[in-house]
Parts: sequence; structure tokens; C-alpha cells
Amino acid sequence: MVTIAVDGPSGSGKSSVSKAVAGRLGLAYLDTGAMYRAATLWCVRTDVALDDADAVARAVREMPLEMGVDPAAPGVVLDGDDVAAAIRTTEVSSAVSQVATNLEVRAEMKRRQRAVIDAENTDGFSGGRGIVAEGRDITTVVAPDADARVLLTASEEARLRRRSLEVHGAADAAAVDATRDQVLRRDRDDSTVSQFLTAADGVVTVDSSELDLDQTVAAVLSVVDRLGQWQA
Ligand SMILES: Nc1ncnc2c1ncn2[C@@H]1O[C@H](COP(=O)(O)OP(=O)(O)O)[C@@H](O)[C@H]1O
Ligand SMILES: Nc1ccn([C@H]2C[C@H](O)[C@@H](COP(=O)(O)OP(=O)(O)O)O2)c(=O)n1
Repeated sequence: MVTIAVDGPSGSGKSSVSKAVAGRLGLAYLDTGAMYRAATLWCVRTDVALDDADAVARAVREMPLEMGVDPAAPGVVLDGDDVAAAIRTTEVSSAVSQVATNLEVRAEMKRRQRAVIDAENTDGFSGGRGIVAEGRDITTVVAPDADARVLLTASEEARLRRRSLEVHGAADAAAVDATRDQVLRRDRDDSTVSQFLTAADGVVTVDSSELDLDQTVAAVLSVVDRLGQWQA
């Protein structure tokens, strides 16, 4: 059994690369960013003011969230409702840092994420062969004991271009400008509570600026091969 931890800034390729790595190795996949996004949506839907830190923490502790861990179809179910699309809106992207910088929320998320990681590393009905978990603090806080820890980076320009293509279907100057807030401002806010811009001790950096998706997946797989003391 194995845990692979992947952190990095917005648009570095964490989700697409981690899903592909999990698929290739037959592992489960946990998108921890989706959990913070779901927490933000939950506050919005239950009329909790995002600037009321205590109320947000209380709401998140009670949030009925189920995270799917199949890399081919990682569902996000909030109070029985499939919110996979609803958590990707610009409204949620713009607001999520306010929830993610709440330290009580982070403690609750760490507890839930750890439970998923441990379940996937336990023999039994729900247990599998291991998991790839990605986010901002997986290599440092949630799973510093992971078998392989990767910081996925890319230049600001590459990250803006990718996100712009994804959200607006174009990467001209206007589209890139419209993406700045949800990439650069968000990273600035998020980096006040997590270290994902530089690699912590023992974490291997993979820079994807000049790589395409397949090359980035291959680079992460080679880190896992090199560091992994486990049997595939
Ligand atoms: N190495 C890469 N080269 C080109 N495009 C990439 C690469 N990695 C990711 N992408 C694309 O960039 C976009 C953002 O990737 P994503 O995995 O959502 O990043 P993150 O989870 O780090 O925010 C996606 O459309 C994805 O297909
Ligand atoms: N482990 C994590 C994962 C995400 N977050 C926060 C920071 C991000 O702004 C939001 C959303 O994360 P997500 O990975 O979906 O962000 P991207 O748009 O893919 O870059 O959650 C966090 O604080 N800690």
C-alpha cells in the first residue's frame, strides 16, 4: 500500500496529473481542493457569512460531504447532491480562499482527509492498494509521511495560459487577464496558510512549464519509481 502526495499552485496540473498517476497505478485519488470548494458552497447554500469565522468553522464541521476516490470519476456529493460542477464556478473559485484560510476549517479538513487516506491504506472492504492525494498541504501537513511527495510547479505564464484555456477556451490577453484573480490572487492568499510555492525537505519538485500533460505524468511516475519502497 502506498500514499503519494502532490502539492502545487493553481494551474500547475495537480488534478489532471494526479488522476492520471492514480489511474496508471491502480490507486485511489483524493482531490482535497474539491473539499475546500464544497465547504465554500455549503456555506453559501446554508446562508453562512464567509467573514464569520466561527460560523464557517461550525458549518464545515457539520457538512455532509462524501468524496468519491475513483480517479476515472471522482464524485463530490454534498448533502446528497452531486456538486462536481457547482464547485467549479467563478463564484466559488473567488471565495474559496476565505474558507481555506480559516484555521479551524483546515483542522477539520485534515481530519477528514487523513481518514480517507488511512482507509485506502487498510485491508478490507473499503481499503485498496493506496492513494494519490493532491492539494496545497498534503506533502507538509496532511501526509508528511507519504511514500512519495511531489511539488508540482509551473511558471506563472504557463499556469495562467492553462487556466485561461480551460475556463474561457482562449489564451489571448483579455482571457488571461480575466483569469488572474482566480490564479494569482488566490495563490497569494492561500500561501499565507500553506507552503506550496517551495518544496519542503524531502519533497521532489517537478516543473511542468515546458512539459505537456503526458510528459508531466511520466516525470511524476519516475519520482514515484525512484522513491517508492513498495511493490507495484
Ligand atoms: N503539463 C501540462 N501541460 C499542458 N497542460 C496541462 C498540463 N498540466 C495540466 N494541464 C492543463 O491545465 C489545466 C489545469 O490543470 P489542473 O490539473 O486543473 O491544475 P491544478 O489542479 O493544479 O489547478 C487543465 O486544463 C489541464 O489539462
Ligand atoms: N490541501 C488544500 C487544497 C486546496 N486548498 C484550497 C486552496 C485553493 O484556493 C482551493 C481550491 O483548490 P483547488 O485545488 O481546487 O484549486 P485549483 O483551482 O485546482 O488550483 O482550496 C487548500 O487550502 N489546501
